[in-house]
Amino acid sequence: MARGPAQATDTGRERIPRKGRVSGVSGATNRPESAGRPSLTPPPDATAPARHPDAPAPGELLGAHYDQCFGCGEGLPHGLHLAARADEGVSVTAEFTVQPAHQGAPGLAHGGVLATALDETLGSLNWLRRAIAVTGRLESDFLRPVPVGSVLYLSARCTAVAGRKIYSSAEGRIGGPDGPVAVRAEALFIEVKLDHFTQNGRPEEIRAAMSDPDQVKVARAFEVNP
Ligand SMILES: CCCCCCCCCCCCCCCC(=O)SCCNC(=O)CCNC(=O)[C@H](O)C(C)(C)COP(=O)(O)OP(=O)(O)OC[C@H]1O[C@@H](n2cnc3c(N)ncnc32)[C@H](O)[C@@H]1OP(=O)(O)O
Repeated sequence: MARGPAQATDTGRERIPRKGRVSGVSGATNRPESAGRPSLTPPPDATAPARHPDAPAPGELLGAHYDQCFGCGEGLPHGLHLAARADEGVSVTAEFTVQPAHQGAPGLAHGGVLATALDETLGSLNWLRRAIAVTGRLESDFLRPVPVGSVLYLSARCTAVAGRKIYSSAEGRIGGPDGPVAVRAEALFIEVKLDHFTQNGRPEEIRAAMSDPDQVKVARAFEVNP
């Protein structure tokens, strides 16, 4: 049977051929899915990250980028409510209190939730550079169990930039900001244009986000890459 480039699957979804995926839509990468995973080590031509002149001052709260964000949004009862604070250079700190809704094993935080906390903290670094970026790769290590009720003290720093690729790392400590490291991660974020969201996101939420009366959030979405 002849097969076209895109085939219907039994779920009714379109299956994109593995090789040579082509798309005019931002967010659907042209890299074949079979491509090797690029290194999390910056290439030799990478440069040091530069803080944007209008970035929040060290110590200032960054605020949520979207109130329905599971990581930082204030509108989700079971979200992480992670509040990141600017630090020196291109680095941030954040705190996250593990709630009963975040359990994996009884009394312990779910590893995926901890990875989300790392991802969100790493993502907030991009605001200090005024770049819109999404997580391309996140590699996490879980070193100690994190009990419900504990505060995870997170810190993250951007280490290098190479074109659209942003390299960063983060760690989360328990028992205090100088306590033992419980989780850590290395990440590669990829800079994207606003159309990554407007063309791929569900229209209802995109419309709602665009008409958000909180001008700061809207400005944050648009006043990037000036
Ligand atoms: C109204 C609306 C307002 C919205 C206001 C938004 C505000 C700001 C919200 C931020 C929100 C944050 C929230 C927390 C962080 C998330 O959770 S983000 C959500 C999770 N991440 C995703 O959904 C990303 C899904 N992936 C994709 O969309 C696409 O694969 C990507 C990442 C955009 C890349 O696709 P692409 O643009 O076609 O890029 P591509 O040319 O393939 O690659 C560019 C370079 O990056 C490298 N690369 C790409 N992907 C990878 C990878 N996975 N691993 C390693 N290297 C990679 C390539 O090797 C290439 O390197 P070079 O050849 O240049 O050396």
